[in-house]
Amino acid sequence: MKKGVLLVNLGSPDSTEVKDVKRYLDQFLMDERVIDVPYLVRAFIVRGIILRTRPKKSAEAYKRIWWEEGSPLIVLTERLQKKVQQLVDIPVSIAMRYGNPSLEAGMRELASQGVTEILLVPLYPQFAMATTETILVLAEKLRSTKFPNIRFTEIPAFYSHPDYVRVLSESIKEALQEKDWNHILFSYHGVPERHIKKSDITKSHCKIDGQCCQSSSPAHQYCYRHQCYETTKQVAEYLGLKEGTYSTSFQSRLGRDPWLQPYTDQTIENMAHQGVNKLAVVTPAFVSDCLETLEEIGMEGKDEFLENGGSEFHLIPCLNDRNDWAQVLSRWVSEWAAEPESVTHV
Ligand SMILES: C=CC1=C(C)c2cc3[nH]c(cc4nc(cc5[nH]c(cc1n2)c(C)c5CCC(=O)O)C(CCC(=O)O)=C4C)c(C)c3C=C
Ligand SMILES: [Fe+2]
Repeated sequence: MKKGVLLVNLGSPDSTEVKDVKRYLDQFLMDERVIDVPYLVRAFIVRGIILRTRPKKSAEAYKRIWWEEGSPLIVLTERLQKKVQQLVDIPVSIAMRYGNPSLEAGMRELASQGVTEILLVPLYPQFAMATTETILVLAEKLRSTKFPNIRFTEIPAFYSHPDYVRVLSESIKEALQEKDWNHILFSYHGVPERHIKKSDITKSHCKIDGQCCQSSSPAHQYCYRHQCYETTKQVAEYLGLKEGTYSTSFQSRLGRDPWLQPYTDQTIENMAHQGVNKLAVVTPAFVSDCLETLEEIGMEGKDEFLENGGSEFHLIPCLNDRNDWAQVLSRWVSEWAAEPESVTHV
């Protein structure tokens, strides 16, 4: 049995052309774990409403952050893969849940090297139905239909793993070393509130009332909100941040339904009004910088903050291809590779 690793990220359009952005958004938003309504309703919302106007707007936003080599998210995932590959003895490939390289292409690349046991690493610290779960479901579907000889082990959400907390905390410390700041905002990608309730395995714990995420529950294994707050808490402890000098918010909402709150855009504006004049923002739901960090926070969020009276705004880079992050991933991989049986570890 030969082992290999598949690092899986969200994905990006093939280019900033409107047609490519439209194709990507269609694949993304037609996923039943992203817009979780019956197919015909989803097709009406996505193809009848969102895709009529959003691709043009999103393409403009992608143009503002695109690199010569391509999408930052994909380029950074490739760079991370190269570093991890140098540190481990088994093949490491990457794949994207939407767009290219596809999950199928990533699995095929490993299979062509004789790999029959794959460690799936969804590059999301916190579990969500719209991210980790959709990767696992598609990977299993591909396995059963196209790669019947392959076995999977999945790396669990690592939102509170001491190695992850350490590298994230060190990255924040480093980014703010020479900077003046008086508040750190931990901004996580949002999800609709109903996603949290759907993922509640106890069917009764999640009330999204400010209390449930703090009390202990088996529901937390799949609770994105709990896991986000836990990441903030552990990083704050590691860095010795004082109460009141940091907070948590949720960005990038889509549509009219309630999403996790407080919303990042409103929080940034309020902070500027309330006299937080030097704001640092870290985005721990993303391990690679992307549209949502570089454009939504680094450009739109920054403008909003400065226009409303803030004086300094610092966007803390994601872990990207930091050496310490590549080392942590390679250690998790090596520990798994040394196991005789496929065992879920981290
Ligand atoms: C933690 C990671 C993410 C969660 C959770 C998530 C949920 C989620 N996203 C949308 C809709 C959009 N997201 C878009 C971009 C985008 N989302 C993530 C990550 C998570 N999404 C990333 C990394 C990116 C950037 C990709 C890149 O190429 O850089 C977009 C597209 C951009 C845009 O038009 O604004 C949409 C749309 C929903 C509906 C959702 C949960 C239900
Ligand atoms: Fe998203």
